[in-house]
Amino acid sequence: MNNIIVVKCGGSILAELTNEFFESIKELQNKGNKIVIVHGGGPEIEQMLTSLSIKSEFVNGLRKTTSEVLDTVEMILAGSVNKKLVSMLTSNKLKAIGLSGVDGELLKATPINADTLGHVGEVKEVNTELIKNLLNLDYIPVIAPIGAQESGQKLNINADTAAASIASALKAKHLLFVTDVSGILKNGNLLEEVSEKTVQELMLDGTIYGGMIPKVKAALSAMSDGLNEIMIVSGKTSFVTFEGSLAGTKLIKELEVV
Ligand SMILES: Nc1ncnc2c1ncn2[C@@H]1O[C@H](COP(=O)(O)OP(=O)(O)O)[C@@H](O)[C@H]1O
Ligand SMILES: CC(=O)N[C@@H](CCC(=O)OP(=O)(O)O)C(=O)O
Repeated sequence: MNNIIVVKCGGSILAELTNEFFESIKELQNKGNKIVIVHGGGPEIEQMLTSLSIKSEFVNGLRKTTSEVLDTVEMILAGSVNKKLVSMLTSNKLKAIGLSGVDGELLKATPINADTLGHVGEVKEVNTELIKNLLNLDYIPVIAPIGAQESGQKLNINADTAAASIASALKAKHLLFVTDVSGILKNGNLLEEVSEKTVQELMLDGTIYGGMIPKVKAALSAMSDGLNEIMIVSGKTSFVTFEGSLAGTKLIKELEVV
């Protein structure tokens, strides 16, 4: 299957996804592509932790996850956010089925560093067969980024890195990060193409900061796994243009110097 597009929907945009977003997904399907959605939910997790008076902190852009935090993360991602997104897709006439990485051993993971991060994982294996079977039934799998260790211990996985791992395992044609901005901005202007070297420079000089950092790092890691169509696009507007190309920031390999 070489027509898979993995779409990561950030927590920043989930409540604001527009008709244009769903129309763009339909347009990609009409062109013969199969869609897999991986979602985040950072802001909703934050809200619930606050209302439950559970403290959590970020270490290198990742949420330090105690057992108590993990229960809340799973409740929000696999329970609330996943079902809301499936319901939105369904009411937009898109066939969708919600799963977390725990279902069908979809995402086997290991802890990144149990001492500093607690139950935070990275994906070691993706059940691509299950995803492809769902795609063959014309479902959009909608995946919440919770993984499980061999022992059964669940792990919280950053949604950008989960999407990159899933796209790499599926050898996806495109990996799209749908967020609340039109792409990578510099002084308010959209950068239509950025190379790995430029991304590193933009992180160093502070142009790329906060939530954009895990996104570009995940994008670069997918690029080094061999994916070559990776974009950051907005969920507020149509990301498929009239000409059929995608609007946003495209990450490209270094231009070869001859
Ligand atoms: N150079 C940049 N261009 C655009 N957005 C940036 C940049 N650097 C940091 N950001 C921030 O990254 C945010 C997107 O990341 P985040 O909020 O984590 O989104 P998501 O929930 O979609 O993963 C933007 O809203 C913006 O505040
Ligand atoms: C380990 C880790 O940080 N996990 C994230 C998972 C959700 C996520 O990544 O959501 P966004 O895409 O909305 O940021 C968290 O707990 O917030």
